[in-house]
Amino acid sequence: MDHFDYRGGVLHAEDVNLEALAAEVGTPFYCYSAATIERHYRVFREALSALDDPLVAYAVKANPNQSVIATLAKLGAGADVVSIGEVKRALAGGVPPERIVFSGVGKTADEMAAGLDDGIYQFNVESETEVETLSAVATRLGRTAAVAFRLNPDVDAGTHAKISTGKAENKFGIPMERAGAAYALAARLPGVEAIGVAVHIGSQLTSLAPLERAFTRVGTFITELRAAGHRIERADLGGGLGVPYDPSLPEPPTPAEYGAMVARLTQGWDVRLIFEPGRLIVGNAGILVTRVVRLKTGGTTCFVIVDAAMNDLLRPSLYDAYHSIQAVRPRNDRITATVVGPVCETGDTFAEGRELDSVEEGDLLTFMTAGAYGATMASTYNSRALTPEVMVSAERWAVIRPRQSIEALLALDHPAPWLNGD
Ligand SMILES: Cc1ncc(COP(=O)(O)O)c(C=O)c1O
Ligand SMILES: N[C@@H](CCCC[NH3+])C(=O)O
Repeated sequence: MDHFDYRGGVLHAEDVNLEALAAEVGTPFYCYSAATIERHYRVFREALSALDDPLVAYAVKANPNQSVIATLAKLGAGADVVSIGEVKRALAGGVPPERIVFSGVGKTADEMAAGLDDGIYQFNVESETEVETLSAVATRLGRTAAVAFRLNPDVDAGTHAKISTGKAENKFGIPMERAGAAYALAARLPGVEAIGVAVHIGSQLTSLAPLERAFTRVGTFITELRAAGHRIERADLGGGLGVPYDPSLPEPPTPAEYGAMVARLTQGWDVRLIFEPGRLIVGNAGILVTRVVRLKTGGTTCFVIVDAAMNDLLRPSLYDAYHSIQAVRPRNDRITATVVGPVCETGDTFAEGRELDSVEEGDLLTFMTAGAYGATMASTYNSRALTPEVMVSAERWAVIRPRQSIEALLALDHPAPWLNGD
């Protein structure tokens, strides 16, 4: 994996020895490689070099740490956001408002007002009722919102059902058959200008075919919209390109293959293209480092119990997702084991019957490809404090989110006054 390599028998993140890092920050912890994040952004941007001034709006939801956002903002990235919290994070990370795209099915009027006040570039609107609310909010504030309607092209992305977003039964976007009327509605409303189209059919796509189907529908629709007199200047093609998680599976298409497909399909569209990659940029740039608490053997299964759990990395429990598991200092043999966390749920299982480096109590293991949808989906279930995040750059490292203390976790509760006799 990029920038996570063995040197002298020990796994390093760039030039930082992960054994030494674990001794400093404790376990579990997330570790990101700045060089990998930068490389992924550059590779993606380079893959789009045939396009005229595309906007790469990093999907902040994948990893919203401000150091991650700032690393990308310095390279010119924009941000795709889905809440006012993400708008504020993007701004704090140095993304200028004219590079921020606001997506999401449930933006509240308050979020719209805040986004308008911040001067964000575009609202991706997902329903007729949403554009009516946006129109009312923008009119009240004396502003005009640039709108792209998110289309639901009814395409099967061929990904996990919980992360497919472009089928008719998914909550996202406006069905193609109602979309023309939505633009006509927007044209009658004050405070909004529907100047774009948007589509995002799902995440962790491992084939370009569903994207091609969706983009083709978008292209045809742009022609129809223009014939109906609408001025269409932008097309947001979303994110969704998958990354390799399981080495036994074929690799997903490369950014270069994706870029070539986009350039071919969008020829003649005459729009500014926007992209919202998340996982592709940060997925392989992060790992979760954990320590083996104990082994539990003697039954039918060999359990490796680690100090990370489903509250730290939810993907295996939620989507049966595969994360490769590597020892930080591999021993010379292999075992077959089920790797679990300490949380009181059977679903707190990272891998079942997996062949991995043999381990002993106290050894360090890493869950690879954990930079996307890892730390950000963490919770404090079982009163487990939030796991720290560390960023590495060459031989330097920094704790970019400290470990939450148990005191800070407890202080979030405010006891009801009557329990204290008040
Ligand atoms: C609207 C939107 N854009 C972008 C993304 C980022 O997707 P990915 O991380 O798969 O690139 C998502 C998540 O699926 C999304 O819902
Ligand atoms: N959280 C999901 C992806 C959802 C993408 C957001 N629309 C994952 O870990 O794979």
